[in-house]
Amino acid sequence: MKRIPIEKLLIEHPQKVLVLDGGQGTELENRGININSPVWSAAPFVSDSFWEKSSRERKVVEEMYRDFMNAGANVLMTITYQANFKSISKNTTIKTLPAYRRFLDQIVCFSRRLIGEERYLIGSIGPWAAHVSSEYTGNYGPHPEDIDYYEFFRPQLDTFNENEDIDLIGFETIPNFHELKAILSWGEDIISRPFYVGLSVHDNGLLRDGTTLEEISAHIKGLGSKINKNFLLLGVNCISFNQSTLILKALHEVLPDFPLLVYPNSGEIYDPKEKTWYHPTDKLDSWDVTVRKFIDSGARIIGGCCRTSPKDIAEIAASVDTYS
Ligand SMILES: C[S+](C)CC[C@H](N)C(=O)O
Ligand SMILES: N[C@@H](CCS)C(=O)O
Ligand SMILES: [Zn+2]
Repeated sequence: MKRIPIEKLLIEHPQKVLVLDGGQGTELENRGININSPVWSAAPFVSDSFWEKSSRERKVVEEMYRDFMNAGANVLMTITYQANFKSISKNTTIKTLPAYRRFLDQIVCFSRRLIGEERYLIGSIGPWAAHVSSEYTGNYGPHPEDIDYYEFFRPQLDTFNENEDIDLIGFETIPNFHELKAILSWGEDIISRPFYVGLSVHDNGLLRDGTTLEEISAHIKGLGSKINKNFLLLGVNCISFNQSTLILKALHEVLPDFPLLVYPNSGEIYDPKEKTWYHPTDKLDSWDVTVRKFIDSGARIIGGCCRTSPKDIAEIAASVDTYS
């Protein structure tokens, strides 16, 4: 059965909770794909050989999506987190805007064909931070207010705006308040498809740049009816698993009526120089307990981020079935 528009589902089925796939980049890495590249998880797609039917890398990506779907994911993401025009044009042979747009459309078309018409497809857009690896510090240099975020996002955003295979645009892992304010200042002429923002939040409950969730909520409330009607969900992603229930609860407390999404990472720490993860920690709670708390805190989409796998998604899906 073909999916109903996500904006409709959120309103007309208030009990429905969707299950998102896991961290695609790190899961590809687990499966032997080299993503140690300035375009990170987009690396396999930039080589022409990926698009040949016999490509080993292509088979790995297809198998990964199948495993996430078999685990119970009904929302999947394009693997385009670090495929912004700046990173792609600087580091690959794709140099022009038309070639870039064809490249992204090819990834979207490939992903949609794999997931079918009944599941939702998110067009993943990583933050400005992605190309300088400051997702977990929010350090945007001395003048984050002067960065031209629109110029940075526009090529990727426009391509997703115009591609009907995309159900929801995801601005992921946003660590800086200036960047968040820029995104939320854009009207329907700039973001013309449903979208969400996933915040990158520190274990102490502050946005990575030190902004409090209260400040974020005050900003959103202050926008009032001027806010883009396509802004459907706010949430947190790539935050540590063990802190995620408290962080989501805090977000729900300051924005009790806003639909939320949450997809924590494993809790490991990312070393951007080595591009490796370290410091694994034990889970203090099971996914089952965690998912129940997420739902109590207003979560409508739940999944995993970096270093989570189809096994995590299967546990999330089973708990979502039980509690929603
Ligand atoms: C979400 S992080 C693990 C993505 C990779 C990072 N932007 C880097 O380039 O190292
Ligand atoms: N959707 C991206 C998020 C990285 S933080 C991925 O899972 O690879
Ligand atoms: Zn992540």
